[in-house]
Amino acid sequence: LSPNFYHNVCPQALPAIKRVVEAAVHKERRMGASLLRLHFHDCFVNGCDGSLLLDSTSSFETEKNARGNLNSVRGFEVVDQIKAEVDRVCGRPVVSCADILAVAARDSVVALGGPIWKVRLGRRDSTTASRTLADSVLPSASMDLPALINNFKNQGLNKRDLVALSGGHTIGLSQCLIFRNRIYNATNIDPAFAKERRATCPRTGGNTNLAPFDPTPARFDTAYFKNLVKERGLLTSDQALFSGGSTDKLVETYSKNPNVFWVDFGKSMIKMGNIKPLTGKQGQIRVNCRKVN
Ligand code: HEM
Ligand SMILES: [Ca+2]
Repeated sequence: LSPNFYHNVCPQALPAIKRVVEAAVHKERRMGASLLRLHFHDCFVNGCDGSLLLDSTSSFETEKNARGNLNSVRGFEVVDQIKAEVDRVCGRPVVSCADILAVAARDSVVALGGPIWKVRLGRRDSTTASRTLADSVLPSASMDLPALINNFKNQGLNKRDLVALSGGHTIGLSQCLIFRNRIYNATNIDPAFAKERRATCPRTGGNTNLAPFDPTPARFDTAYFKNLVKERGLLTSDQALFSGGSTDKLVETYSKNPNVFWVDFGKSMIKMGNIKPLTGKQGQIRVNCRKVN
């Protein structure tokens, strides 16, 4: 992978992606969060190969139906828009859907005030997808610290990557059914925060009611980490990063030093973006991100 991969074949590609992302984020700030998450959920399932974007066929079931994705991941229409615009400016399909996700994730973070990094490019698109693999490798909100560390380790990512990348939760929202157990049963939670969240997430019903991960869900900042230090993490997996374990110190460091978080987040995004890419003659450049050519 290389940052200049499309310089000669289509120099207009990256500016085109940025334009569509900016328009989408301007229209709905949450879309920036949703696009960041798509790249993550693509990369963790057999590498960053656009597998997440494929719809079901007779030979495989879509990853969109996996436990961590169903009724949860969003933004596929924006990816289609980006793809159409990029193919229009390039004159033909030369940019992979996997690369579109990587660049859209970066541009989303930048659009919400976060750090910028040089995205490595040249990923190609898969010709298959796996709902069952997605079920088994995507981390879940109920994981404790050892489980999270192990989950990231299986992707070649270390503890520092885990904490930095979890900082992605500085933007976006989660549904009541995901954080209900924590706000009613956890002991490592600020009681005032639990009470606040219970108001939008009753014991029964309201499953799809939304709450922000931190008080500034449309700004990429360090509020997520400041919140963890105050036991105001929304998910069990968020608070696990600051709950008396080996990552407490790093959470505190990020909470006080935006620049350290900025630099680490960019580095870890590049590392995550390098997971098992298809390159050279492997895979294909899809004409439609939802379908194999
Ligand atoms: C560490 C393990 C992680 C777990 C257990 C986890 C889990 C979740 C869950 C359960 C949601 C809310 C889903 C819903 O309510 O429908 C979510 C949302 C989100 N996640 Fe993660 N996540 C993790 C890591 C990451 C990483 C590494 C990133 C990106 C770098 C990320 C970015 C996001 C974003 C931006 C949202 C909000 C999406 C939106 O509002 O549309 N997450 N995550
Ligand atoms: Ca994938």
